[in-house]
Formats: sequence, C-alpha cells, structure tokens
Amino acid sequence: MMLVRNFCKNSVIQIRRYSVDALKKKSPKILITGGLGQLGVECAKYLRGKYGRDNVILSDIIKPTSEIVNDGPYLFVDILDFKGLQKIVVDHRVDWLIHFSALLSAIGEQNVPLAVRVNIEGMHNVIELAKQYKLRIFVPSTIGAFGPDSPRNPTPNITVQRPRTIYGVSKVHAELLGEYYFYKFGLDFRCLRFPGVISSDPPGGGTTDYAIAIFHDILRKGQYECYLKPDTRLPMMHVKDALRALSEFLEVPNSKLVRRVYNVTSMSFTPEELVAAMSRHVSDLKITYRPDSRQDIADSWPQVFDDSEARRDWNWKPEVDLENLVKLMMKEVKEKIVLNGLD
Ligand SMILES: NC(=O)c1ccc[n+]([C@@H]2O[C@H](COP(=O)([O-])OP(=O)(O)OC[C@H]3O[C@@H](n4cnc5c(N)ncnc54)[C@H](O)[C@@H]3O)[C@@H](O)[C@H]2O)c1
Ligand SMILES: C[C@@H](O)[C@H](N)C(=O)O
Repeated sequence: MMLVRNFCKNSVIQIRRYSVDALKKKSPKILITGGLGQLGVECAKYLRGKYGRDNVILSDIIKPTSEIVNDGPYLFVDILDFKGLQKIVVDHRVDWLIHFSALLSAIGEQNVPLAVRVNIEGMHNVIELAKQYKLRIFVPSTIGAFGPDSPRNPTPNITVQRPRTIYGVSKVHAELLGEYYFYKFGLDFRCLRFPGVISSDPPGGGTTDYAIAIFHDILRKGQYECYLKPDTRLPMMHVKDALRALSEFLEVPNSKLVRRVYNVTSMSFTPEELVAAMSRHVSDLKITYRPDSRQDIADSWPQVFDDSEARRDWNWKPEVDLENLVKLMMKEVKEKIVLNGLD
C-alpha cells in the first residue's frame, strides 16, 4: 500500500514537473552551427526576434566580433568534434539544430579534402546527434545539388541529381542521409534547397556570389568585373525570403509534409538583367565580363527552379522580386559601407 502510494506521489510529481517544463518551454532552444557565415548571423537575428535572444545559440570556429557576442549566446564548436557538439546539446537542452557549416561550391573545389570533412563528416556528426537527442534538424541544400543531366528550366523537386562539384555531391549525400534517417529512425529531418541567397553580408565562396559582390563594387568603385557571362541565368532569393522560408518550414506540422526536401526560390535572373535593374538606381555602371571556372559550375546548375511542391504542401510564397531585391540591396549595402567605411 505504502509502495503504491509512494509510486502515485512520485508519478504526480513527475507529471507536475513535465507540465511545468512544458509551460515554461514555450520556445524551442535552437543551435545554429556554422553560424558566423552569410546566412547564420541573419538567421540568428530573425529567430531571436521570434523565439527570444537566449533561445538561439550561434556556434562556429571563427572568433566573433563584439557585436556578435553582444547580440546573444555564441559558442565555439568545430563541426568535426562530436563530443563538443554533444556537450552543447546537453548543457543547453537544445531542441532544434540548424546546420549551416559547409564549404560552398567554388571554395570547395579549391580544397576537396576539407570539403569532404566539413560537408560530409560534419553531416554525419549532426545527424547522429539529432537522432540520439531527438532533435528537429534543418540542413540547407542548394541548386548545386543538381548537375548537367538534370532538367534546367525548370528543375523539379524530384529529378536526376548528378552534380559535378564536391559541394553538390555532399548536399545530395545530406539529402539522402536525412531522408533515410527519417524513414528508418523517425528523425525530424527537414531540408530546403535554396537558390543563390542575396544579402549585404559577405558571401562564403559560392558561384552565385557575383550577385552580392556587384552591389559592393558598384557602390564603392562604380565598376565591377563579373566572373560569369552576361546571359548566365540562375535562381536567386533575397535573404528575407530565405529566412522566412526556413522559419515557416520549421514550424510546419509533420502531417503536412509530403517530402523532407523541398525546392524554394523567388526569381531567376542573368548578370545583364541584374545590371539593367541596378541601372534604374545608379547611373553610369561599368561592367566587364571575364568568365572563370565558376562559369562551368553555373552552366551545370538549374536556370529556373520549380518550387510548386513547397507552395502546394506548406503554402510557400516568395515576396521579394528583382525590383525589390535591388532596392533592398542598394539600401543595405550603402548602410554597410557607411558603417565600415570604403576599403
Ligand atoms: N548562401 C547561399 O547562397 C546558400 C544557398 C544554398 C544553400 N546554402 C547553404 O546554407 C549554409 C550556410 O551558407 P552560408 O552562405 O552562410 O555559408 P558561409 O560559407 O558564409 O558560412 C559557412 C560557415 O561554416 C563555418 N565552418 C567551416 N568549417 C567549419 C567547421 N569545421 N566547424 C564549424 N563551422 C565551420 C564557416 O566558418 C562559416 O562561418 C551552407 O550549408 C550552404 O550550403 C547557402
Ligand atoms: C547556390 C549556393 O549553394 C551557394 N551560394 C553557391 O553558389 O555555392
């Protein structure tokens, strides 16, 4: 009798503890890896606005600026250090993992062994961690997960994927591994294939970087040398749309998701179309074209991305078109130049 009473009492205490936890825990605790890159810093700002400053932890291997440190929690962790990641997840009671650490398409070709380690071994670490601690995990993929054998205009959600960069290979690997863990272990793996993401922050060494660099160079020097041919069409998106897509997608109930991996996009344009849109804001643009090895990468990627499945399944809808993207970038890059001064 005593035993039964004690058992009941303990259970009530347990249930109370769980419900107090549930009440207190309105927001998920989110860890962003590779968080000091182009997307991570903006992503932390966006999600901190939604879930609270201390609920979003940035991590990377880079020494943070004082602004980053003042903005919210920042921790050093190498994506190749499983135990280090494990400690953060446990100590900070992490619920969601946003995995941004990667070497992008152009830089990955310059150091394939490092790209294999960071992009593939890093993915092995985070996916095991997510499985072990039952985390919701978001891993971005890319238009670079397609190759010359894929249909390019438009590129549907499901089609041939035979990329020719180590970056693309690592992203196909991540997509497949995530889907496998979902079917095999019930892991809540979520992945969006982003196009080139445009923001005023410096890009990380990709093929779509020209669409950012052009604003910085034109506003600083009045001229830009483009490494892609003028008629190279690629899918693109302003960071505002990318982060809204990520945030909305993370909140979609599992019952609505038909897939774990979705294409998303906002627009497609060529360098000459971007220049034409910019020339409505700046007079006398001097653009020269000198294609390099990034041209071969761009020529193997989608030109127009079909995101109809994301629109259908979770109501994805882009908001920033080319005209607005140019307006936003003009304003944001000018602000950065004022803040940091001319180089
Ligand atoms: N920016 C885009 O246009 C775009 C488009 C599609 C997909 N994505 C994906 O989004 C993610 C973030 O992209 P981004 O543009 O911010 O890239 P980025 O290159 O700017 O940032 C990547 C970050 O990873 C970090 N990193 C590198 N090695 C690491 C290690 N060993 N341990 C921990 N961190 C490490 C870097 O320090 C860097 O801060 C990437 O996975 C990328 O593939 C980006
Ligand atoms: C497209 C995207 O994955 C990245 N910006 C790159 O060009 O590599």
